[in-house]
Amino acid sequence: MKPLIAANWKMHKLPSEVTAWASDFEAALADTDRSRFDLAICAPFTHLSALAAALDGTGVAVGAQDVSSHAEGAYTGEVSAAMLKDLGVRYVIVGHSERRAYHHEDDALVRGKLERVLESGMTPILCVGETLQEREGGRAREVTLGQLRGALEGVALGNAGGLVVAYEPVWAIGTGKTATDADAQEMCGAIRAALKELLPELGGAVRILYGGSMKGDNAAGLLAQPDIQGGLVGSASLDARSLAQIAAAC
Ligand SMILES: O=C[C@H](O)COP(=O)(O)O
Repeated sequence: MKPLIAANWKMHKLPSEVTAWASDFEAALADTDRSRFDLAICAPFTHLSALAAALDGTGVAVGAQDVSSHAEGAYTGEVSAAMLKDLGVRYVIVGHSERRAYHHEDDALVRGKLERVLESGMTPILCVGETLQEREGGRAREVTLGQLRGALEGVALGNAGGLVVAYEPVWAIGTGKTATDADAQEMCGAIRAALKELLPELGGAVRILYGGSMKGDNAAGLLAQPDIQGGLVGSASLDARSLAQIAAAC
């Protein structure tokens, strides 16, 4: 399975900075065999038009970080899946732990968002993962697989490429504490087994990403694990060279 390296810029950078970042990224990848991996940059809504223009013809996909669970209507401030699709967006992050924690997103809401993304023909990057307290309480699997089931049970998926799952242990996000290769594999292996149950035909072929302080110097070990097919990269993706270094580790 070809790995996917997806950047999540979160609420960083300005729209006017996108074009320079994209040209730095192209330069940083100049000596890398790009056929080994897929790339996506998930940016704030305000950046997406500029990003689509800057990445045009490069093969790097545009991604969004959120979407409305509603298809259309009187929902002030919301952005629909159809609007994103119209801008050329291919991937949409749903259920990121920062949205679950700071915007009270529960499994039902995440599921609604995921369904809207699928209906619009884009690929959701469904984020799941436990907090430190849940891990220390021995509940890492229960919580993570519960989020997976909450979002996916009964969802009809056309093909395996229509879904990406990102395992992001909350305690590793933005903290500099990366899960060990073995811990990350153990959880991604459990996710793989659950995906095969939930999606009998396709679960074996869905890409599972690891996210949480992934950097150039720890990416190779994580990406070598049998159930990890890429990374969802936050802080390190802000720097074009650092993201290129992670991609080169595929
Ligand atoms: O979506 C990305 C993750 O939250 C990881 O962020 P990070 O690489 O800054 O730890």
